[in-house]
Amino acid sequence: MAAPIAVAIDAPDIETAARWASAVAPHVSTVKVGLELYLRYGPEVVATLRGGTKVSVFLDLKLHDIPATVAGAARNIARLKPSILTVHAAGGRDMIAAAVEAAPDTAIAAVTVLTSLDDAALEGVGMRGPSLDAARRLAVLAVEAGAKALVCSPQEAASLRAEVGPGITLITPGVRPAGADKGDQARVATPEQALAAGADLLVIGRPITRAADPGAAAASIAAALRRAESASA
Ligand SMILES: O=C(O)c1cc(=O)[nH]c(=O)n1[C@@H]1O[C@H](COP(=O)(O)O)[C@@H](O)[C@H]1O
Repeated sequence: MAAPIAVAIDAPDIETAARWASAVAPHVSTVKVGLELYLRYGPEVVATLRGGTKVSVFLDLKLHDIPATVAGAARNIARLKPSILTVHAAGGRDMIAAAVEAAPDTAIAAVTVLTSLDDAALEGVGMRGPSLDAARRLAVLAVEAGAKALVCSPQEAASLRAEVGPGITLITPGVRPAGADKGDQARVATPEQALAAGADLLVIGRPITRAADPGAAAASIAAALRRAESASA
């Protein structure tokens, strides 16, 4: 079975994106298209990555605007039938509810606190921390507004699970295999730790896509997750 990993296909062009997607597709459940590719290619990139593979396409556009604008955007995006669409939880209750209503067949995932922010950075943008408390507040608000999925750091997944219960999909970026470069991520954990914390879908980009062999890197993390799962069963 494909591992519960969404590979972040943050590629500079559609040819590279297609190459990465076909290399990882046998090993993972999902590929994630973000702003870098979508702003250049639009719907074409979704069709290209979906073509010929069984992976789900997750559109990470992190919508954040007034409710009417987000509703219009989500309605247009719903036509592409992504499995997941991200919005910023900080856009507020009415904005999240508008996205949920406009895209009923897509899981609206509310991004709580970006994994690139540490507590000092959070304070810098005027958000009351620490990050775990902020993530918890935003998670509760998003679920009350109808979001069926949340994006959070794997460091916060267990707490958020306790807060929102089993029915909500927890998606965790900020995943780094032991010894991998953190890059611009601040609140990270290993794939095994993310799984043990209750994450349903692990977002992993550069540790896979920037490896010499992205297919082998995806296969190796998928195998590590299977081992961790059977050890805990
Ligand atoms: O919504 C996201 O996917 C997201 C939220 C967040 O808090 N942090 C975060 O890194 N992401 C995305 O997850 C991916 C992480 O990529 P890597 O850091 O290369 O593994 C990127 O595509 C980010 O846009």
